[in-house]
Amino acid sequence: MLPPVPRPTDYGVSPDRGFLPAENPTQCLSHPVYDRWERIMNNFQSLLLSKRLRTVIDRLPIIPAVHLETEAEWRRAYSILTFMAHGYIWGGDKPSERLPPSITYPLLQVSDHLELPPVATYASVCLWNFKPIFLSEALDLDNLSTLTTFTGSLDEQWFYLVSVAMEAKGGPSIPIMLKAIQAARDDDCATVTKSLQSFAQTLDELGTLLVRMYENCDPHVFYHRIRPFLAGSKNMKDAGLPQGVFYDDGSRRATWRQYGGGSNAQSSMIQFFDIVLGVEHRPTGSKKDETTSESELEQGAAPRPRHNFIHEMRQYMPGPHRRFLQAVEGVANIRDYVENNRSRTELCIAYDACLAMLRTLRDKHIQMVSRYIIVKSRESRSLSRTRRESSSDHVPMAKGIASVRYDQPHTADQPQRKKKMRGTGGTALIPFLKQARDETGEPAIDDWARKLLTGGRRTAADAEIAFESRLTAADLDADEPQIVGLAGAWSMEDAGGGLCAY
Ligand code: HEM
Ligand SMILES: N[C@@H](CC(=O)c1ccccc1NC=O)C(=O)O
Repeated sequence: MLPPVPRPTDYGVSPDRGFLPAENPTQCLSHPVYDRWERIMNNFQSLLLSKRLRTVIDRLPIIPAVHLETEAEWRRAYSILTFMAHGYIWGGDKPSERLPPSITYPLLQVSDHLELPPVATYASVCLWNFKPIFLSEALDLDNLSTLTTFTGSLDEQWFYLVSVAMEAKGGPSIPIMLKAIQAARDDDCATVTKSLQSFAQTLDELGTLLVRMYENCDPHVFYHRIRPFLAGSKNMKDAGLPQGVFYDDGSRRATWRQYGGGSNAQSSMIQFFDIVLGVEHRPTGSKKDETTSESELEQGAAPRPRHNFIHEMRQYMPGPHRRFLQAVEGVANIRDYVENNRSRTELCIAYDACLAMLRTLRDKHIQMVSRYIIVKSRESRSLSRTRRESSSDHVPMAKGIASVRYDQPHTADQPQRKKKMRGTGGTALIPFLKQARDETGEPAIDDWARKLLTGGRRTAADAEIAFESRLTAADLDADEPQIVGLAGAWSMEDAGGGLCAY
């Protein structure tokens, strides 16, 4: 007996809006005890800018979650508490290593309820943080606004809203592809083909939406003003959180914790696309068909479980969404169906078109990461080098959040540790993203298409990154570049030694 094809509504997934809530996020918690939180949120950016947020939160009493009435309220509580937590941690001259009970206590309660980690996630800043401008109109990018931002900037709003609009646009492809799974079971080739054609079209439109990021989110504002607030507490030693954050809930169970920061890798939609098409992602650095390395086998070592970042990100998705992906994984059959029907040309072309569109989406994304992170990080590094060279004294840390340099191994007032270069700028991110991109093309049916889609071809993104990350003589002498993603939970060992930094 085959397991039933999952019903999205059983997992809090909307047939129209996908992983966005079926009802718009609530904009205010109804019970008067939460007025204090809401007042902080009403003044959030000015409290942060004037560096008063910590004092206000330190004076805040513990307000437990018992008065939250609806699921929408639990979601709002989670969203605002994670904004407050990150504002508290990153909104001072130095990051705070302790989160006080007024935040920790209710945050642990709501995180437990929603089966999410107590940290800012894609759910808290994107999925549950939007409102339509006109209620009667669709959730298009031009009809969306955010509920909360750290900076009050259009750039930050836009950064979140592009993702929201993408979720809304991609939502309807969920029931379409679930129907295709049923159709494949019934050997209804026409329906599978039609569904794949519609899905390819949607993936193409998602690519168009993704590049609208450039319209209103400036890379400088993103890198220096927005991104620092989204950082987590894992691998954050160099930013001033060597042990992570102490979640002080006022009890004896208070502990140090480490979590990855917010990332779109936490989007269930993109993972759904991979699953339904049969795209598989391996741990960064491992090749196709590779199980255990030869040298390991020679030494008789037991296979070492390797870190798979994309899978790990499921722990940062709301519980029901995580379970939905698991259920879809149990029934995904499209790849097998197409492989078993290679003579049906239209079906194969439609399937390969989906892979090509998803690959193109990832290619556009890599180009974006280059412009928003790699280039900006290089600029900062060469600036701090110039400053060091022009001064024999220590360079004081600049005041404010922009100086939180969590992608750099040294602060200006620390002594220089020279380490061997591990790769060009961006080695941590780019091999990971390129591998995910190339894996997207691997299932292609047509031999020629597979060659084209699995990395044999140099794309615009490849050329841009090669150009941006070329080494200069100064780089060889400089700090080791450690450009990592916010959610980046890599270590050299996890990465298989050498491919990935950090
Ligand atoms: C300025 C905009 C963006 C930047 C700088 C950026 C940066 C990154 C980085 C650094 C990663 C590596 C994982 C990590 O976070 O540690 C990542 C992963 C990812 N990002 Fe983005 N991202 C941006 C926007 C988006 C948007 C709008 C999407 C929507 C589709 C997206 C989708 C993904 C996905 C799916 C991954 C996981 C890797 C994969 O599946 O290929 N990103 N992003
Ligand atoms: N991974 C990105 C952050 C990122 O993409 C992100 C973080 C929180 C919420 C949404 C995100 N992506 C949005 O469009 C970074 O490392 O800067």
